Amino acid sequence: MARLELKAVDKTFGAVSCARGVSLTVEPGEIVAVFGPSGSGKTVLLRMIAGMFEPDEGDILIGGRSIVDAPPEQRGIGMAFQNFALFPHMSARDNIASGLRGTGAADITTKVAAMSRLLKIEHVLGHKPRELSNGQKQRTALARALIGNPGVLLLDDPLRNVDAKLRYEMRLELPSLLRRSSAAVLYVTQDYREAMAIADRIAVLINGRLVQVARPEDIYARPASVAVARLFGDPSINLSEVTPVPEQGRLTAAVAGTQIRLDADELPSVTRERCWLGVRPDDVVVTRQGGEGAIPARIVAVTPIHERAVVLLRFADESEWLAALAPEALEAGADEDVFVRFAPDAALLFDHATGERIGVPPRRQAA
Ligand SMILES: Nc1ncnc2c1ncn2[C@@H]1O[C@H](COP(=O)(O)OP(=O)(O)OP(=O)(O)O)[C@@H](O)[C@H]1O
Repeated sequence: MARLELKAVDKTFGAVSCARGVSLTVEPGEIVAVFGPSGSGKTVLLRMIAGMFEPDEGDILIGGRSIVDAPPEQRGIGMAFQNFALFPHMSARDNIASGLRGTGAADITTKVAAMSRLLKIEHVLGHKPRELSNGQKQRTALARALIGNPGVLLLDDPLRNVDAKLRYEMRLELPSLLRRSSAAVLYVTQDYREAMAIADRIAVLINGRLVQVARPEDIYARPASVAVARLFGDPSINLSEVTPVPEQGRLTAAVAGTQIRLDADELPSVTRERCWLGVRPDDVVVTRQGGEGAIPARIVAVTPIHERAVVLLRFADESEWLAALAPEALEAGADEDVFVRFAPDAALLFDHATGERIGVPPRRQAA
């Protein structure tokens, strides 16, 4: 049982700053996903913890002890990477056993058998990596990482090279498997759905900086900034420029020419300042019913995506939004005139200059 702590870690390669003051704690038994765009520094962060790169500044501690001067093999870390990195000349059995050090032969056999049963690869233990499917390779690499019972487990996009069906299954299986190990797990992924399915908390890394660390549902409901909001959600969040004004104690704003109530009633500082209004496609209602708070729009196109109807809507000012609806909830088709609504507490407001989120809509406040 070991806590992993990163304290103000900096790393640059030439002109590229890959880690800027990164501080993060992962408790034993906790899974923290590191998620961010390509090139944001996720792999470099893992490699610093593993001992492949040294931080320029800051400290990395495992179980309260600094490990930056310790050789990689003495850090008590298990690793599995997207390219599996198995020894090609060794069987799956020997690859898994290579994760154990200083253990007697009988003990090795027992442990490899138990681990391969857990990961459902008992039947391929005698196979060389080239005889394994990508899913079996990935499970072998995971077994090798887990078998030494490491205090810290680093997983770098371990599901990237496996097919969609197995990826889906592993997303369901991995959390309980990883928790059983009691390791502090840092799990890098480029897929926000995977991060949300697997992690207890998500650390969002953009340009080497951790911009938000929170539980998956909190990040989705209360993204720290426009940049974070855009990373979570498919289709991506709708954004419109607005200038909120107070009206009878409530905040309202014109969205594509229609005055809409934004139920954010304690935001005096944002009134009469330009903001970004963000509404997720899942929160957009498309209806034939006009009236107060209904924005006239035309349906440009309807596409089925992931069992939902994704609707491209064009407002009178030519700006466009997307709505993602259950197909049976769609009352109209392409080229029809409709109205768009959203619940006031579905509105997220972001500072126009900094992109940071302003205020907390009441219903979505943290419990
Ligand atoms: N050994 C190195 N020498 C110089 N630059 C490097 C080195 N390793 C990584 N970089 C640079 O550091 C930045 C961060 O790379 P990193 O691989 O950590 O990104 P990432 O977030 O893991 O991306 P991806 O999701 O695509 O794997 C990139 O600009 C990369 O080119």
